[in-house]
Amino acid sequence: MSPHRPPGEPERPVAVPALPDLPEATVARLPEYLRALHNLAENGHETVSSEWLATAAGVNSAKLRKDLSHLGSYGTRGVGYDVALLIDQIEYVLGLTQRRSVALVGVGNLGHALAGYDGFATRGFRIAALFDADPVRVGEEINGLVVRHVDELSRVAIEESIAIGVIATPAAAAQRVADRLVAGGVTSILNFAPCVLTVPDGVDVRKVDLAVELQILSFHEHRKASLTALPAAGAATLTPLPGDLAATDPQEAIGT
Ligand SMILES: NC(=O)c1ccc[n+]([C@@H]2O[C@H](COP(=O)([O-])OP(=O)(O)OC[C@H]3O[C@@H](n4cnc5c(N)ncnc54)[C@H](O)[C@@H]3O)[C@@H](O)[C@H]2O)c1
Repeated sequence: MSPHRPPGEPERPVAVPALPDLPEATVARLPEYLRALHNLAENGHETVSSEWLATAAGVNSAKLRKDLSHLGSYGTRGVGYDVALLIDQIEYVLGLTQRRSVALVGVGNLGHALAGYDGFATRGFRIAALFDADPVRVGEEINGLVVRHVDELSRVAIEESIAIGVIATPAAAAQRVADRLVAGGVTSILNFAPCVLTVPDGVDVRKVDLAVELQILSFHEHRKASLTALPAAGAATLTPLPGDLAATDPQEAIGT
């Protein structure tokens, strides 16, 4: 999927011998490295130091070097990493060398925004089908795709070889939608609905909930305010937490 390989140039051999079993936190950082590397390539850079790449990706350089060592990529002393090669390696490990078809279910406020977003295509994902249960929405055209009735979901998922299902329905409908996706052979689901889904073994679910992110930031705000209010003597005077909640190590609590 790399747009930086000159047209006609054969794909360079990828230096990853077999798919490594990576720590989940490393997997979560690889897309950040990839984004930074694409920016570098677009600006004509052929090599990058671990320090520069780490800063661009927002991590520390020791962590970056450890992450990339899992891919068998160590860079060259005094030169750094080969940008194009590293893009190839990360795209290979993330499975981005093939374009994956996505079905989006629920085209309300959020679904509309997702369906209209062009950024997925440039990162290797094609929204192949849209579904909704509302007869008013069914038949509507968004970005060249006609919204189909959710009753067609399992059949179309098989026909279109849908790899990933995105759920943007109300929570009450999400489990039923997940069941339909699974019946259609979909084994990866991105769930925006605020609920927990039950799926068979072998089906991966990732949940996106901006309210949870805000609640976590709220905790940090609350925590910082409580620490600022402390006299220099420190933790002994912390306001007792409700119930039996023990005060945690402040460094651990603020994730530093
Ligand atoms: N994760 C987040 O950060 C985040 C942010 C915003 C909204 N949400 C959640 O995303 C979901 C959608 O939010 P919204 O504001 O777009 O809601 P919305 O009401 O505007 O849209 C929901 C859509 O789902 C459709 N729908 C309902 N039942 C269905 C079913 N069984 N099959 C297919 N389609 C069905 C509705 O017809 C509607 O078009 C909600 O669960 C909401 O809580 C999550």
